[in-house]
Parts: sequence; C-alpha cells; structure tokens
Amino acid sequence: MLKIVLLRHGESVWNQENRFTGWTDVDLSAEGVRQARQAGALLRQHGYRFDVAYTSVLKRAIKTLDLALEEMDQLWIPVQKSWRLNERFYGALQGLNKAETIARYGAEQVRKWRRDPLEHPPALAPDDPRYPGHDARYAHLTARELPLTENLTETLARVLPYWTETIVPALRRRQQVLVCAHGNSLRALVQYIDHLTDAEVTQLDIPTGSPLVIELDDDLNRLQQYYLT
Ligand SMILES: O=C(O)[C@@H](CO)OP(=O)(O)O
Repeated sequence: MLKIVLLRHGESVWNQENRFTGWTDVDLSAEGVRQARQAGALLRQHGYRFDVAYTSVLKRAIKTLDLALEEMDQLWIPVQKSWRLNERFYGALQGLNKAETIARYGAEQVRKWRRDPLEHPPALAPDDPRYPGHDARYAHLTARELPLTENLTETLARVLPYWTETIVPALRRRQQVLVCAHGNSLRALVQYIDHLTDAEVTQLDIPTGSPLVIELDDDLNRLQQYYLT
C-alpha cells in the first residue's frame, strides 16, 4: 500500500479578505500560521514521518510546509519546489474581491469561474503587471507554459507531469511523501487520483490546513482517503 499526505496551505491574507488569489504571492494570515502549526502537530501526534516534501513556489504553501515540518522536528528533510504545484492561475480576477465580483457579474458566472472545470476566468494581457512572465521565478518557463488564465482542467494538465514524473516515483521507492499546495491544484490532483467527473469535482472543496491522507494500491487506485483530526 502507498500512502500520501496532501496539505492545503493555511489561511492566507487574501483568503481572509475574500480576494481571488491564484499565483499572487500573498502571505499567511495569523490564523493561517496557527493552522499550519496545528497540521504539523496533528501529523506528529498520528506518528507521521516524511522522507521528502513537495510544494509550490508560493510563500503561503512554502511557509505552511515549513511550519508543519517544524512542529514535527523534520525541517531537515529534502523539499522540492515547483511552479507546477502552484494555485490555479486566476487570470484577470486575481486581486478582485469575490463578493464585489458577484455583485458585478452575478453569482452564477462567479460560481462557474470558481468551480466549473472548463470555464476560463477572464485572461490577463501579457503587458499586465500581474503576468507571471515578469517574475524572475518563472524565467525558465516557455511562453506556452506561462498562463494568461487557467481552468481546472488546464491546472491538472500542468500538475500531472509533476505527479507522474516526480511524486509517483518517490512513492514507488516507498518514501513517505508530503505535498503542500493549494485549494485548486490539490482539487485537480484529487480529481485525477479519484477519477472524479467534472460534475463531482465541482462539489469538492479542500479546507485550509487539514492533512488529507490518501492510501493507494500499487496500481495507484485509491483505497481510502480521510482527513486527520
Ligand atoms: O483565490 C484563489 O486562488 C482560490 C483559493 O483560495 O479561490 P477559490 O476557492 O475561489 O478557487
């Protein structure tokens, strides 16, 4: 049996302010810091030890992982960061308040932007300061890889190579793996692992700071999944 723990970062400042975040590199809120430590304490209490951890290049996930590993006294383990684990890129919605966006475009349109796996949020223009091509951490990406907008299906398409080429080989080496990422990059991954339909993934919400344990058989079929409490 293979086992992996997925952890969504603790609450961020923009989660608290109810703003679309995406690839914006916002920090954890004080509550998010508490949630991250609590996640680490839970993992420690349940006896989890990790050989390797994977996270995004966004500080809310990096710091959550760090705080959780500190609680476990496992700050020493190797950590790999990849843009492929970043949050779904929210295009021109990034920075907007979600309630104000509902007031402007209507609840149904905003629900689709947020949860319909095929719906694209409005795209950014490449000269927009929010375009990731202006950011040194993405300098190695090709123009095709740099998003202007992303739906959940496209998020899955860029998460998947990291899953198959990096995370699964670690699991097959029988390493204990922790992945600390984001609401939508983890939803995309769970959709893939669990073979969820587009309708089913619409209903899936992963809470901040709650370790989600997934047990898989050797063919990577999901056996069980549960949140640690
Ligand atoms: O703003 C975001 O990037 C995400 C996660 O906080 O929001 P949503 O849950 O609306 O997809």
